[in-house]
Amino acid sequence: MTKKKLLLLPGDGIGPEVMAEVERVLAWLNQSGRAQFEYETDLVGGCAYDAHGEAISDAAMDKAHAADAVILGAVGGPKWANVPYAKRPEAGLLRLRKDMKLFANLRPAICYPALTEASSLKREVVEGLDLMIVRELTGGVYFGEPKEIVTLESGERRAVDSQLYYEHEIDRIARVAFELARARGKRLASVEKHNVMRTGVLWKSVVTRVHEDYKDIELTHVLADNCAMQLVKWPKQFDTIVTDNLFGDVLSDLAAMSTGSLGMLPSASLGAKDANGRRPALYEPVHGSAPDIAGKGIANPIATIGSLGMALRYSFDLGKEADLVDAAIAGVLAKGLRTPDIMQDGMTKVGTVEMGEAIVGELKRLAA
Ligand SMILES: NC(=O)c1ccc[n+]([C@@H]2O[C@H](COP(=O)([O-])OP(=O)(O)OC[C@H]3O[C@@H](n4cnc5c(N)ncnc54)[C@H](O)[C@@H]3O)[C@@H](O)[C@H]2O)c1
Ligand SMILES: CC(C)[C@H](C(=O)O)[C@@H](O)C(=O)O
Ligand SMILES: [Mg+2]
Repeated sequence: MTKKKLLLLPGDGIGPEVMAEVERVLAWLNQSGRAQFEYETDLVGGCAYDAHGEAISDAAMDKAHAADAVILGAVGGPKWANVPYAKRPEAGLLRLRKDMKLFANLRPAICYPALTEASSLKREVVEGLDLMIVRELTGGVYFGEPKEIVTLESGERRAVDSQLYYEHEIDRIARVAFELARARGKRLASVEKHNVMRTGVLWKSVVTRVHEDYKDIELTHVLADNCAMQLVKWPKQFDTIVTDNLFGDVLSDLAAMSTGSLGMLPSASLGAKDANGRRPALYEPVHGSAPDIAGKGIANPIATIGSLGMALRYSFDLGKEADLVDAAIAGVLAKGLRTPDIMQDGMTKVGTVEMGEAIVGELKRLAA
């Protein structure tokens, strides 16, 4: 079996804590003979800034390009609040996304049966939820120029961020979303604000045109503010959502609460396949470095372990093993194990390491 090459970038805050549990799962995959992964680790975010004065070094970027997939923990934290803007921890993550051309960000929000009472929403609202948010990741206001703060002659400062989309950027993310919807519930909601934004007008018109190639999929257009409301009111009305970079960022955190916690949401960031069928990919939890709980050993590792599961599925064609990881997560939750973010009455409170160990224990049991 040829070894698959991973680059692990644990990052800051709870990043290294949850990444250690990914390494535990990787060790099991290797030992069980189900896959052969070799991996190296490097710095991204504030820790990279401390070491090199940059949120990611060129050497680490080279490793990311060379790897079959990158797994990232989280970046950022109050320690780096005053570093120059272009060097802040988040810039390392944005460089990875942009330089690796990871335009398609898949953020599934699944409410596991054991967690139907863990959400701040009512059981009937979240029970059985299986939603896929497809977020455009390399365009929009995150990267549009100009992007600056200028001091005017009057002495007043003016800030500008530019929301900018090319037709081809909308076309390619729409195709990813239609393909995903086709393999799921065949319903796609396209989310923008064409009522106030020109990018929304273009978005709606391009998605409508791409729909001509996907007539078997039911397409609806939903304004982003209404979508936020509908996601709280009745999230199960959605199957697949496609939206821009900023709306996707906000709506995915919002959808996370239907699953019980932000600590439950994995993600895959994918580029286009090259001539050899090789597709650049980065996998990371949707959550951040959680400075409020960092160092306490209580972070939920499920989002990051779930991100490894997505890597098995989308980068390595190991669908069976990905299903095993999902089943192991469902299994430990069914047994009542809970990190504090998803704790409920009568359940067993565990820390990050215990949760990782329990998931590996469940993997062993399921695979036996
Ligand atoms: N992909 C990333 O690396 C990423 C994503 C989001 C935010 N950030 C960065 O993280 C830093 C903190 O941001 P924030 O506090 O707004 O968002 P956050 O996602 O780090 O935390 C939000 C809340 O969710 C909780 N939470 C998050 N992940 C959890 C987990 N695995 N288990 C249990 N609880 C969890 C936190 O304790 C906190 O209360 C900022 O610097 C931000 O830029 C990074
Ligand atoms: C850390 C930050 C740059 C990032 C984003 O805004 O995309 C994060 O919030 C996310 O959701 O991955
Ligand atoms: Mg976010």
